Amino acid sequence: MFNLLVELSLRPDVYKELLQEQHELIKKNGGNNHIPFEMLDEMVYLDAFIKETIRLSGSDPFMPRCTTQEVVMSNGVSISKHQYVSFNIQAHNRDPKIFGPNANKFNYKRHIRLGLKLTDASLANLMWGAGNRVCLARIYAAALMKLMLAMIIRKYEVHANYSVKKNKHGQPAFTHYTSLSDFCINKGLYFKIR
Ligand code: HEM
Repeated sequence: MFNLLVELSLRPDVYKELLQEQHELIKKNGGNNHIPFEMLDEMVYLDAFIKETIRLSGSDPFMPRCTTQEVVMSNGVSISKHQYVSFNIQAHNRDPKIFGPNANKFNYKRHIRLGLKLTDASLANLMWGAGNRVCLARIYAAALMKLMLAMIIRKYEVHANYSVKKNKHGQPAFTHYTSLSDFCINKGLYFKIR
C-alpha cells in the first residue's frame, strides 16, 4: 500500500486521471460517494495503476521452491532433489521479451491495452504467484486495495516528502524513502483533504 501511495504522490498526471475516473463513477451513481463491490470492476484505470506499480516496485520478489526430484532444465543445467531454487519475479517483471522495449518505464495503460486485470494471474502479472500455488485470496486482496485507494483518491491529495536524488544519467533515483509519519510532515507521506 505504501508503494502505491508513493507512486501516486510522484505522478500528478496519473493522479488526475484516477481522480477523473472516480468523479465519473460518483456522477454515474447519482452523486453518491458510496462504493459498491460491483463498482470496483469499473475502476479500470485504478486497476491498471495498481498492477503497473506492483510490476515495477514489487510485491514478492522471489518464489522459493524445493525440488522433489532431479530436474534437468532446457539449458542442460541439472538440479538435484531437495535443493532450494527461486524464481526472480523482479527480473521477470522488467523483461523486454514480455513487456516490450519500454519494460522499465511506468506506463499503466499498457495493461488496459492488453485487456488484463489486476486479479488475473499470468506471466504478465506474477504478483499473485502462478500455477498450483496461486494466491487464493487475490479477488479479496485486489478489492481491498482498490477500495482503500479509491477512498483516498476521492478525499485526499497525497504528497511525498523525501528527496528525489538524480542518478548519473540525470534520471530520478528514488533512494531516499522515509517511513510513514503522522506527527511530522517533514517525513514520509502526508495527506491533504481536498
Ligand atoms: C496484496 C496482497 C497479496 C499478495 C500480493 C499475495 C501474493 C501471494 C503470492 C505471490 C502467493 C504465491 C506464493 C508462492 O507461490 O510461493 C500467494 C499465495 C497465497 N495467498 Fe496471497 N497475497 C495477498 C493477499 C492474501 C490474503 C489477504 C490472503 C488471505 C486472506 C492470502 C492467502 C494466500 C494463500 C492461502 C496462499 C497459498 C496458496 C497455496 O499455496 O495453495 N493472500 N499470495
